[in-house]
Amino acid sequence: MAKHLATQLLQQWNEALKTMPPGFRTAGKILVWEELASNKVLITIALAWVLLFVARTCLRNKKRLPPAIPGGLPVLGNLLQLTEKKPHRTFTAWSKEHGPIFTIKVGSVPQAVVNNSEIAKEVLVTKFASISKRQMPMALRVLTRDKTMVAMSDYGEEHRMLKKLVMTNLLGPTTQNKNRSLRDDALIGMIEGVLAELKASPTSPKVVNVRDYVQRSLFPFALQQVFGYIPDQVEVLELGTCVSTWDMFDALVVAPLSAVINVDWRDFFPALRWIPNRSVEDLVRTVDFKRNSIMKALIRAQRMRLANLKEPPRCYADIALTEATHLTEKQLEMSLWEPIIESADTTLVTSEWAMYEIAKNPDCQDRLYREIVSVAGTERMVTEDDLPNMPYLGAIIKETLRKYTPVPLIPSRFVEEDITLGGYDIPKGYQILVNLFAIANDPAVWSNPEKWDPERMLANKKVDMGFRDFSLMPFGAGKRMCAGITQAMFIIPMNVAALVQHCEWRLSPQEISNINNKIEDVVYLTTHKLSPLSCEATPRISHRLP
Ligand code: HEM
Repeated sequence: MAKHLATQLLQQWNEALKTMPPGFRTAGKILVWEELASNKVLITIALAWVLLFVARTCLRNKKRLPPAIPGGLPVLGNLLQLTEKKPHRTFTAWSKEHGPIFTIKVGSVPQAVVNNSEIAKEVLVTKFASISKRQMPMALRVLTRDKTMVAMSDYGEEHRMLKKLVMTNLLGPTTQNKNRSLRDDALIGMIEGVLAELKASPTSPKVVNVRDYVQRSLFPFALQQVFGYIPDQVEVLELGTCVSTWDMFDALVVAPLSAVINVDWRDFFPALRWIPNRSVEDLVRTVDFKRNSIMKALIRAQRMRLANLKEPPRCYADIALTEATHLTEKQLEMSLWEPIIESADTTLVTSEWAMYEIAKNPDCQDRLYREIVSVAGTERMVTEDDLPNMPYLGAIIKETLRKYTPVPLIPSRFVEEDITLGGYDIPKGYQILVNLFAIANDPAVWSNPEKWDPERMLANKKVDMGFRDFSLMPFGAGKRMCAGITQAMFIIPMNVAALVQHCEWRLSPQEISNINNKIEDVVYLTTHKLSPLSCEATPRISHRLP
């Protein structure tokens, strides 16, 4: 019996040998020669098993993997080639030489990086089912409280439940329409602030910090659409102190965004996760604790408000507290926090980049101003109803989303079963990174991609940002496409339209010297401008605010 098994194994081995290179074939024959099988059967079985394993590995290695980026080191892989802070740019440069999909090894973690729209469509849409889970670094795992967030969860029951809650009660079109007055108030507040600063200034034009005004309007709006009011302070028992609105901004938005990029070397060597690395982990956990403590305090305050409420509950937090009683406290805290950070960051980043380009390109600004006056006149403030009649504004926003791709890399997904992408084999266990920045700057699709040129969007009507056309997908695509797209596409163009309607903007001398020094962007998870946008603003004839 054992001899029969050994002979069978030898046959399999000989078959496998035929597929190997000649040098390997000879070595294999020397190692397993048939005499051994007849005389020392057991040794031969063991040996044959080992050899069969080697043969299988060889066959597996014959898979057609995407090109690997050269220059990797034995243990570190390509890690040392990724030290710069903008990996999406490094990947884009590599894709020019190695093609639209390539592999890298980050420590011991194999990754495939996708840089064009056809293969990205496979990842996000057609082969989504096999790549629907996420593997995350330590900082992201802690700050998402083990993926308890719509945007960072694995596709499954919890994701569907949390997404339904936020879509039905906050981000879907019905609630977004209902919340229009909140957006209007935030916009008017921003313009009033800018005009007041200009009025108070004896000199004209005056240098204005544009980021500051957009931020001051967006964060209170984000709080209000979740809690129904703007808390000017909240008592946080866990921290033993009261926290003001702008301390909340730091703890709920700024600190998590900067903590998330903390690198823990164990992320690159998962097998060594048992080795303690307290310094980075402690820092991230401190940010997490403060964020969670403030969310708990806001929820406690909301429960008290609800108990005294005479009218039916109206805002997202009220609905979550009264109707979504199946949520755990962790899910509740994260569900209320998630839209706050999402509203306060990506829309800010995009509005700021759009204003930067507008201030840098006076001809575009004049054309936009003429469009605004043609739809809204000079007697009333531009409104969301005007948006469909302002195609040039739409082109400016699309072009800004293209050139500055606010989320340049989709957080990595995990391949659960062997698949093919772009005609290459991708084995189970690989992580997939979709480089949205490379797609938006692909010279095969976008001529002269470095140039910010709204004209190209006017000429190209089919760009719908990932719904049916995948040439530009700043919001992702498929089942995990951005849930906040409706809100973002109200807020960003309205910020830009209102600012241009009320003032003429030029880059300040400081900003111009920044361009000359090429100090343009830095990335957390989103593409921020390195320094806040500073512009010279001159008020136009005064428009009546509603
Ligand atoms: C310019 C603005 C924005 C951009 C460029 C953007 C981009 C993205 C991207 C690339 C994704 C990931 C898609 C994926 O994983 O495949 C995403 C997901 C998501 N975004 Fe946005 N986003 C923006 C604004 C917003 C806003 C304002 C909100 C909410 C207030 C929001 C909520 C979400 C949520 C909940 C998801 C997860 C969807 C899911 O996994 O099912 N986003 N966004």
